[in-house]
Amino acid sequence: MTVLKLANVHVEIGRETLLNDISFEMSEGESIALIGHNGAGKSTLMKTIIGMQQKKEGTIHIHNRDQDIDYLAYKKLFSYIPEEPFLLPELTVMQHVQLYGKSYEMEESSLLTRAEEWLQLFEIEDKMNEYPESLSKGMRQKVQTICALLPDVPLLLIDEPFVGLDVHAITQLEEILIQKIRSGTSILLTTHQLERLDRLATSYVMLKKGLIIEQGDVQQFKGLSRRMEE
Ligand SMILES: Nc1ncnc2c1ncn2[C@@H]1O[C@H](COP(=O)(O)OP(=O)(O)OP(=O)(O)O)[C@@H](O)[C@H]1O
Repeated sequence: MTVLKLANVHVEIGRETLLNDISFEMSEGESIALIGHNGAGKSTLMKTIIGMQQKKEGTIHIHNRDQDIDYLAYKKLFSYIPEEPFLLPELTVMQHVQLYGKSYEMEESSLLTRAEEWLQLFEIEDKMNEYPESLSKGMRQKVQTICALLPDVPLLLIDEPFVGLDVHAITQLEEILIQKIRSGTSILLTTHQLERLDRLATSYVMLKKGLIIEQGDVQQFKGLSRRMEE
């Protein structure tokens, strides 16, 4: 089943073309790594999929819901972890969890059980009643990550999943993501950490100056990069 489908997506800001004719599809349980140099357009593509960046042309569907026509239903089908944590200063960690749970219509008891388990796993269970200003950047990233992982959505979008996290949190997050993929979640992530590709991604899409210049399965990519190093 196709989970995400982008067709001829074109994004401009001012006179600059940031994404040019981007088309690809993702199926259930597939994990795609978006790779490319700084400024290639990876975050712009993420922001366009979540609807934060307007596109000039093209269509994006999640489970056949058109982003332009049925945004409310579309929005419930994905969750997003941004590169920089974005938390509301007036809400505590637990209130963020509850806000996320409500917005995805999660049942209260399963939400709390899961949140407590992951707050412990990420070693921030003692921060439940703290406000973002009293958390370190890495802790804020952990809260953002936990919130986005709470709902069982078909598509998870993650901009640089491991940046800012400690080694223990990286291992925990990797395990959670692998479990999610096994249970059928599709994951689109951006990364510069190519050494982590084969554990987490099945395929890759390489961007350069807003264009897809190469795509394929990760094993093929690993072979290519080894040959280039030789
Ligand atoms: N709000 C904006 N206004 C104008 N140009 C922008 C804006 N946001 C991004 N850009 C430009 O779009 C291009 C792609 O940026 P983007 O952040 O998508 O790259 P990236 O592949 O995620 O890079 P990185 O690996 O550094 O995170 C860059 O040339 C950047 O300067």
